[in-house]
Amino acid sequence: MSKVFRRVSVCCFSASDSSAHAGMQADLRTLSDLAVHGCSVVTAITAQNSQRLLQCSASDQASLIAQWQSVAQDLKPVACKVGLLANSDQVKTLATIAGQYSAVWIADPVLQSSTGHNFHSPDFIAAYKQLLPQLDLITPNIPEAAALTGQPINSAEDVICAAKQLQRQGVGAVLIKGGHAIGGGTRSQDYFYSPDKQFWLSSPRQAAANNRGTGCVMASAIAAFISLGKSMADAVVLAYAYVQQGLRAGYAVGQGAGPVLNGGWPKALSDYPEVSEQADYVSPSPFASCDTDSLGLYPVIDSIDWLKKLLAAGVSTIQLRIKNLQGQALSETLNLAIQLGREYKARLFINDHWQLALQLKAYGVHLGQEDIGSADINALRAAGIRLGVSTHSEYEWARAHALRPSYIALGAVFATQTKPAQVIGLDNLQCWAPLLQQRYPVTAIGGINASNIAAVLASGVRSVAVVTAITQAACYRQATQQLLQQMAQA
Ligand SMILES: Cc1ncc(COP(=O)(O)OP(=O)(O)O)c(N)n1
Ligand SMILES: Cc1nc(C(=O)O)sc1CCOP(=O)(O)O
Ligand SMILES: [Mg+2]
Repeated sequence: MSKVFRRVSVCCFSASDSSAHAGMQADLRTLSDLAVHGCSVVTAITAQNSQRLLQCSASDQASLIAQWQSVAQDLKPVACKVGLLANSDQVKTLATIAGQYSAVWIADPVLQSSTGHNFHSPDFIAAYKQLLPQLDLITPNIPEAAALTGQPINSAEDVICAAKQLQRQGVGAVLIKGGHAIGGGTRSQDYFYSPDKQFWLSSPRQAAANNRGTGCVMASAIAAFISLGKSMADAVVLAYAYVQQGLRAGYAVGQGAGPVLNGGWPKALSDYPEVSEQADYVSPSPFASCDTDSLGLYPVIDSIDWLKKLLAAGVSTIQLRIKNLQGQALSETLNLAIQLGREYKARLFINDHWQLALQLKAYGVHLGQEDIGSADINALRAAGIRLGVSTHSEYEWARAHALRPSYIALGAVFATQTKPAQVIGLDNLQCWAPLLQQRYPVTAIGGINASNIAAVLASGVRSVAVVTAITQAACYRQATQQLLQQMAQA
């Protein structure tokens, strides 16, 4: 029997662009490129090319509704992407449809085409406010955010205010694109705002000649990544990289600017954004290096006793993860550990306790996502201490990447009994490890032991962090030697 392949579908409400640089054609191309089935509700037929928009004929309401009903009943899209709506009646119809159909609704509010046509009128903006409460995400550029909020946007603070204002009007999350327009900066900067996460996405600005359709491609790519199971923040990070990759390889086809390329799942780390809570983020100098791309077997242990045993067994990268000591007992333990690490010339990372690590001049610290928000990262960097960061998603490793750490940890690869942890699986490890290893040593962690380490190493990671595979083994020495051997043979 032949295998049945299924794809999820995303419905695009957008206008046909006869040049196929933007609009429905760019939306469907993006979805297909990312292995998602795109279906369509054509809101208008535009006659345009790379230089000008000549005509825009709106679909009538009956056609809009019939197109939608035909795809909704059968294809059951999991996400809907709204692009150009041709008039305020269409906006009101969309508000009704979105209110009745449960999916992830993402709108890129096209108020002006890049060839100069203006769709923005007071009644259109008023109608758009009815659509806002039905949207999970809106992705305006700065002029569109200013038009929708009625407020000028001239600074990073204005961008944040506009995002908050749109969110107060009922949108789930807001992505304001094009922060480089503020003060003519050299970095491309977008701002993401949701009730639980707020961050800037930035990268060096590309002077791309062929940049048509970026808004359509960005919103469609977000819809695609969400329909493939990514969270909103991860989808935004991936879509940003997808557009940067597309801008780098955009091509000319007519007399004017050509479209961005649809180049598949983004694979170059340099296309991914640096994610930061700081509006004035600039790439910092890197943390001190671990002097190797391969951290090897990396036991994570919780006592001096274990530290002594494993250093003696030949382990050269190790982490002290102490959760149950405080005050003098903690500082004495860390001090002793740091001395032992020096004696054995080991790479000893201290988990969590960054102030003591700084004070005691540790080789390195390992921090989680919560810790990197509160630790004095600049002081650690300036002291020459190495930094490792835990990550479990695209958003988290893009946030770690912004700090230029000494290594990045990816986990939990498998379910673990050691602590509650998000499981990423081998698929994500296989995708992320080669990407992050373009710049950082990477270690995999979570549920790894002698029986599954081969599959982990097949992802290309050159380091594996373990707790119970050693600490709960019948014979820790044998378990350590076996893991060291398996790593050496990979
Ligand atoms: C190598 C390595 N990777 C991940 C972690 C987890 O660190 P963190 O997120 O800080 O959680 P706790 O270990 O503090 O529970 C780690 N320790 N080591
Ligand atoms: C400490 C830790 N951090 C993880 C993460 O995903 O960040 S998983 C984990 C526990 C690893 O223990 P074991 O090897 O026993 O599964
Ligand atoms: Mg920690």
